[in-house]
Amino acid sequence: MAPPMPPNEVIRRSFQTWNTWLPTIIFGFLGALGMYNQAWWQMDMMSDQFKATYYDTKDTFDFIVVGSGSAGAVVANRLSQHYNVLLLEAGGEPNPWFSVPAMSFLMLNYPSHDWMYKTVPQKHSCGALPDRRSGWSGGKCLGGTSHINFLIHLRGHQKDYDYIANITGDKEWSFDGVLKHFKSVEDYNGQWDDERYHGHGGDMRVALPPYTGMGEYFVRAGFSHIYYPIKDGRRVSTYKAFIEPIRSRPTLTIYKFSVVTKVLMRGENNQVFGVEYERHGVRKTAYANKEVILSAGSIGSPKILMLSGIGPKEHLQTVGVRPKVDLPVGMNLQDHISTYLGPFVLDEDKPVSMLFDRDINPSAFLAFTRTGTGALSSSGTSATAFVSTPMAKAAGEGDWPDVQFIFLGTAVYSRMAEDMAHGFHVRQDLMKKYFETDKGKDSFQIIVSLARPKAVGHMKLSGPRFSDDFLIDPKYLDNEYDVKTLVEGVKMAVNLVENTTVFQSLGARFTGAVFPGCENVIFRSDAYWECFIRQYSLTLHHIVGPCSMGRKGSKDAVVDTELKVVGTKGLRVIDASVLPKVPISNTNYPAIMVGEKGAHFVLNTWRNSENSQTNEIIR
Ligand SMILES: Cc1cc2nc3c(=O)[nH]c(=O)nc-3n(C[C@H](O)[C@H](O)[C@H](O)COP(=O)(O)OP(=O)(O)OC[C@H]3O[C@@H](n4cnc5c(N)ncnc54)[C@H](O)[C@@H]3O)c2cc1C
Repeated sequence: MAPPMPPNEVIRRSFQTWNTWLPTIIFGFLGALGMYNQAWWQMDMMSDQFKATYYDTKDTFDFIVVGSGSAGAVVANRLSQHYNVLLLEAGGEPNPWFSVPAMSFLMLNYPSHDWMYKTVPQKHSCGALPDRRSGWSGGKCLGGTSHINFLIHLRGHQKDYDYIANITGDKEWSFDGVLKHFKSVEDYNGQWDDERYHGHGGDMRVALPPYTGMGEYFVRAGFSHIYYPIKDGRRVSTYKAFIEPIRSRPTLTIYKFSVVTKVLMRGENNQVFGVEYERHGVRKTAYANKEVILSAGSIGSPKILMLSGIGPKEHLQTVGVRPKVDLPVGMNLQDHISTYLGPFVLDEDKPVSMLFDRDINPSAFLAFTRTGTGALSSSGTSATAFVSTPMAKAAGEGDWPDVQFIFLGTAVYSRMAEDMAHGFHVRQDLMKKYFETDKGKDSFQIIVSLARPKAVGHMKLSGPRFSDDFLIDPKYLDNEYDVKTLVEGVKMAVNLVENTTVFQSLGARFTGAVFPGCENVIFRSDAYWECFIRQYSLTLHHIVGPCSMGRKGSKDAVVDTELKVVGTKGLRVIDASVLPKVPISNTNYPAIMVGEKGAHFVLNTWRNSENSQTNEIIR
């Protein structure tokens, strides 16, 4: 019989194997995330119930802001510098796990903090998604979607805003007009530190994440690092930047778990004087002396408007809502549909990608908790590029990119299929099949996004109650132009990897696995890429347009260029839903800009109103 091992040897050996057993514990913990989130949310809700019953009795304010997301948090901050503001938010406190950038993707689709909308089945896309329905996440907490997104900080192209200025006939929305509001929220710390384009001293710190992983290779191939709203390796959501620092401001009142169901109007001119909302099952009313501002996002704001009788007249009548103002609410819906191209597999001796099983280890946890560095400080998105496909060039718009690449330096780890299925609402069986051959290999993916889609969808009510389904149809890939553009984008991405020295030095090659459902077309032919994007179609969650701004008198305008709802008084929409055209990039920073610019319009209105003090609305 072997002699017993001395205790110090037992300890030494167990530490030697920590990289095996600790990841198991970590992944076990991640598996329990649902339970953790539920418990966190229950505690927050119970304490808020008490507060709602015994403390929150005030019901009249100067302004009511509905929604504390990317735009709403900025609006509440700016208005409460001068006025009494009530901020109504449907969700609760922001879940602390989201401040760890690497957790973003794993935390999606839990009802405690995500609205978890689904589109209607898509005819020409989303083939690999259950029932062909795209899953639309949306933050439901203080900070809204800025608290759950992937932290990419971009604002789009100059032409995006010049185009909006052109269709709205208001130069305020040109690039020069919006630049000042992009800059005033920003505290930029980075390489492109040019005062003409970036702000300093704003509330939102923007920097390169401490961990950029494979980003270095993408940058050497000629592309750009992605900056994040981040501080000490932690997410800077709009809650962190704009609400937390002023939470005790006496002029700011926040009611959490308050779901606004309609705005209240009266009189010939549809004067808005308050909102109806539900808090912990109790129906309540709040009143605004000056204005109600909807910042409930691209799904919440149009839904509230329609339930209040502001929307397409015939549609509202069909679902049993009495129409009050006939406007094209819900109609100009746009989004970026994309595909996750890859995996691009690397040579075995090139362990440069981020493989969760190997790299999210105790050292990564230590680095993050001690210094805010390491792999946990990245959401996985590390570099980006905007390209013009031959389609844009043929249309004479080669100087306005029509495709965005987002480089994900994350490899196919052991639970990737399960996590993709959970986070992005993709069929788990298909994901498992597709990733099987490349599981555990160093690799990366490129998100190829249709930056200037032609598709225009719509949103409709299915009934007169807030709880009735909201029918969302983005019409992804319903037109050939979009399909051809995305196929060209995919081919450019593959070409880039396979013909660039830096990627070839890693041996990078497109996977040999065939995407399930595309077995009957020639691998890597145009027909294959078309099949790939129609199967593996994933939203980038960049929803804009259902409350589009437009020219005075335009039949397409829901709000004017000061974001006032047409045909009403005392009501504005200030969030991403007012953008009549999706910018080519990600939409968090544009939504924040809309918040800053919208607040500026509101303040100007009341500053310029000579009788602002005596002008209060009598109920
Ligand atoms: C998974 C995901 C990843 C993304 N990644 C990126 C990224 O990396 N970079 C980027 O730039 N963009 C990204 N986006 C998009 C970007 O975050 C959004 O476009 C932006 O946050 C929208 O801002 P908003 O103010 O219009 O709406 P939101 O931020 O969604 O705010 C709306 C707020 O209103 C509240 N609300 C809604 N309805 C009601 C109601 N009836 N009553 C009371 N409150 C209500 C919501 O709970 C929420 O807090 C991502 C989005 C998602 C979902």
